[in-house]
Amino acid sequence: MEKKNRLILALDVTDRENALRIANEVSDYVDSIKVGYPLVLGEGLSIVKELVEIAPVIADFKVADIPNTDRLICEHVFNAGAAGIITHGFTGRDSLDSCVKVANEFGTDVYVVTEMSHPGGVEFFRPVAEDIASMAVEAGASGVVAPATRPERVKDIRKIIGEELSIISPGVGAQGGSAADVIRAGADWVIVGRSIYNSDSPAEAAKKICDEMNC
Ligand SMILES: O=C1C[C@H](C(=O)O)N([C@@H]2O[C@H](COP(=O)(O)O)[C@@H](O)[C@H]2O)C(=O)N1
Repeated sequence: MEKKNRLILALDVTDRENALRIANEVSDYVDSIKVGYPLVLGEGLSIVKELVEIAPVIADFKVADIPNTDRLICEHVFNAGAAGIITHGFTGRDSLDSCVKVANEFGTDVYVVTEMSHPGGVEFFRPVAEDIASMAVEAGASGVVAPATRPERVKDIRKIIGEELSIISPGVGAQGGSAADVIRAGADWVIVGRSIYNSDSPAEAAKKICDEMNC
């Protein structure tokens, strides 16, 4: 993913019309659009093809199954035109390898969740986040997901992965995280949803976040 604005829009609206309107409004300010179950369960994977015309798409399906099932999911997602996919890491190395193998065939990216940004993200992820980050490096993933709500954890994860992998960081705005703080802590991109798509002016909201990061 080309690093220009360092902003990824989390497009968690549930209808195609709203999704395309917002994506077009913010297209000058985002490097990528992240779509997940809220939009795709409602509109189907075809929405990915439409959004790819506006910006590269990351499919956030938190893939977390056995290797064969993960392979099938990744093949669907990359055939639909996504440039990246978000997977969990707690399912182990063989499942992650399965995702990375498909991504390498398509020339696309795999981002691995290390520790989630919401309060419950520390209950079970905290003790294993560093091990998952190390596994992401060993497996040849493109990057990891680390919490903007805990910039100190982004620093910890950056120490593990070095400069080899990217860090994409959700939790800015609605969850209380600061875009400037987490970029300073070592994240490459911030992932922002509600603060942008719930705004009266998504473009102004996206620009404001970019300005905070001195894009
Ligand atoms: O730890 C994680 C993993 C996950 C992700 O990015 O993989 N996300 C996603 O990032 C976005 C934040 O949205 P908003 O809070 O700006 O509206 C949503 O799409 C979440 O599903 C997190 O929020 N935290």
